[in-house]
Amino acid sequence: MNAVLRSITDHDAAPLAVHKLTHGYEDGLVLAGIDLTLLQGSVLGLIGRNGAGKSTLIRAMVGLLKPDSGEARLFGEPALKLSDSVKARLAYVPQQPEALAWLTAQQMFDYVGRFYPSWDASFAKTKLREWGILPNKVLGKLSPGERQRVDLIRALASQPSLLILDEPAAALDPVARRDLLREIALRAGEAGTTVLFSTHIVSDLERVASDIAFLHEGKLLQCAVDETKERFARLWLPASMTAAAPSNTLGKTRHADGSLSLVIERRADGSWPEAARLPGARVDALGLEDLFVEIAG
Ligand SMILES: Nc1ncnc2c1ncn2[C@@H]1O[C@H](COP(=O)(O)OP(=O)(O)OP(=O)(O)O)[C@@H](O)[C@H]1O
Repeated sequence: MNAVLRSITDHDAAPLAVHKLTHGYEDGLVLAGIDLTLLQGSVLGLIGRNGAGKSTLIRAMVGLLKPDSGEARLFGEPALKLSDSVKARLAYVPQQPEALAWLTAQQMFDYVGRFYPSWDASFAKTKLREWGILPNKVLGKLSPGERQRVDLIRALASQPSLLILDEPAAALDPVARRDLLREIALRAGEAGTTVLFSTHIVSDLERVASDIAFLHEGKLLQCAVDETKERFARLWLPASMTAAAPSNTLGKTRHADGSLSLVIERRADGSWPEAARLPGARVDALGLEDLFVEIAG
């Protein structure tokens, strides 16, 4: 996995830079030294199985969780000590928003809008209507999905430079989801907004993300979406050849007949590892979803 981890360079003012971030709970380590840099205008889709640590990583990125070691920096500032000007450039939507539950959506927008210099009140109003939220209903009485929609609208209306969304798709029906993805692509393309969103829906990544990050067993594998199909493949080796399988590979599966499937990565010169040329070996293309299943399955 090391070979595909993008090395951290000194992007001090990158919208988001995470360096050797480690965190655990009483049941063990969840993040084991995560490195990640997001450049302006990139859209990164973060995927990982339930409990892989996506929300933990995101909370550390936005300064809501103090990691055991390492740090996240936003626009060059430590996530745990953001200035008001950087806070105004950041929008974060948690999986289960709870703040300001006693206000209505409209009251919440009127209140928070004052903190954002580029607040787009007409966008907020239009989206509330399009996404079927009553502006005068108290937030605490909305369903979890409706509540997250309000927060997504709040985040988009603030016209952030960095937008971080924790599983936004969970709250949206397919029409609203497509609408959100369109907004994300538009803002990244036209306004240079940098976006990070976690999801379980691989097709959403394929639609808008420029980069993908797999979180698995505390480590992050980050790569460009359009590179992945070229860069990775599934190698199948017959039982008689498995002894020659490369040891340092992603996602290895032993089949009942003794044959072996494993994910291989192209070497620096573009060729597949030697094992791909063993007698009886077969190399199959891998889509993003297959790659995720092979690595995390
Ligand atoms: N406050 C906490 N105290 C103890 N353990 C926690 C806490 N928060 C998360 N965990 C554990 O850390 C692990 C990672 O949780 P996290 O919510 O970050 O995963 P996730 O990838 O976002 O999961 P999901 O896809 O299900 O939302 C899980 O095993 C979870 O039980």
